[in-house]
Amino acid sequence: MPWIQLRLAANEETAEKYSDWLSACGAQAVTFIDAKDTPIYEPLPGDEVTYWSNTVVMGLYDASHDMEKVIAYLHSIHPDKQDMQYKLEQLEDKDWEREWMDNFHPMKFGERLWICPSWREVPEPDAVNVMLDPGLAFGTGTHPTTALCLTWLDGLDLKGKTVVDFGCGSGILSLAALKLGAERVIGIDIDPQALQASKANAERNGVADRLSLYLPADQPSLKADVVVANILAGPLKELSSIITSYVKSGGLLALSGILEEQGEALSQIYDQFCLMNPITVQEEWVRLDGTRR
Ligand SMILES: C[S@@+](CC[C@H](N)C(=O)[O-])C[C@H]1O[C@@H](n2cnc3c(N)ncnc32)[C@H](O)[C@@H]1O
Repeated sequence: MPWIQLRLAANEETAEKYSDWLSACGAQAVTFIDAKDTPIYEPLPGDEVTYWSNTVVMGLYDASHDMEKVIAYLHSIHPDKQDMQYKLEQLEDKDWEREWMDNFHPMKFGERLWICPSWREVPEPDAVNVMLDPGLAFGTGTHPTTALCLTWLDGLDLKGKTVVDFGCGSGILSLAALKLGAERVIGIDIDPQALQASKANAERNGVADRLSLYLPADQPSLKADVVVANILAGPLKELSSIITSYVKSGGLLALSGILEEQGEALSQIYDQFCLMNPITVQEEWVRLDGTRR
């Protein structure tokens, strides 16, 4: 399959932030190069990385990805709006996925939950293990936005609960909820590839009979005990009344995909619908959560 690579000029201060932006816009992999073209592959969580003063952050997208939307979003948040230096290039197929797979290891979230690449050994067989192959969808657990939601889900008692996963991507949050005891999960995504990946992962984990998947146009009306939405701040703002309409009175809501500087304003919007808790921060990202009024 051909790929599109987006190269974005950065420096040691901005490299990590831009990498987060490219991941949040659906990059399958993000790498960094210096002027001498020496790559650093996406670091594992906790790894220290030193960036060069002239860094290029490169996001790899599949050829069908809507790059106009990505560029428009980057323009809207880039500090040098008029002078954002980027380049798009078409790449021939290479073993990109192999490189990415080598960097994906089992990760623990909260007290009980492990996300394990489906091709690796499970470190704790008695823990709550989600076996995952994200395929072309977003959601491995390596990104702070996903990690914030996984930790939140791990802290809930989900036994017998109905959960909505808005923007389900690889299905990672849906599967975590089901493995943590939820009775039923409804996953919604605008990207058909995400629904395919979620279905395949649900089958891999033996929970496909408890996961229903929908495109937004087909989404059912229902009231859930728990709703989690890891999409970007823009859609979370636009969709606030739709997303909160899924949460039953007294039910719980978590929102992610939000940069730290966007957290307070978005929390105020959701405060109309929910009693919001203090904001939780991880790296430059935040999670908002609360209880439906
Ligand atoms: C950041 S990923 C999150 C994936 C996964 N839930 C996770 O936590 O890693 C956001 C997902 O939301 C989907 N998405 C974006 N806008 C959406 C919308 N308006 N309605 C439903 N899904 C949306 C994207 O296609 C993408 O799969």
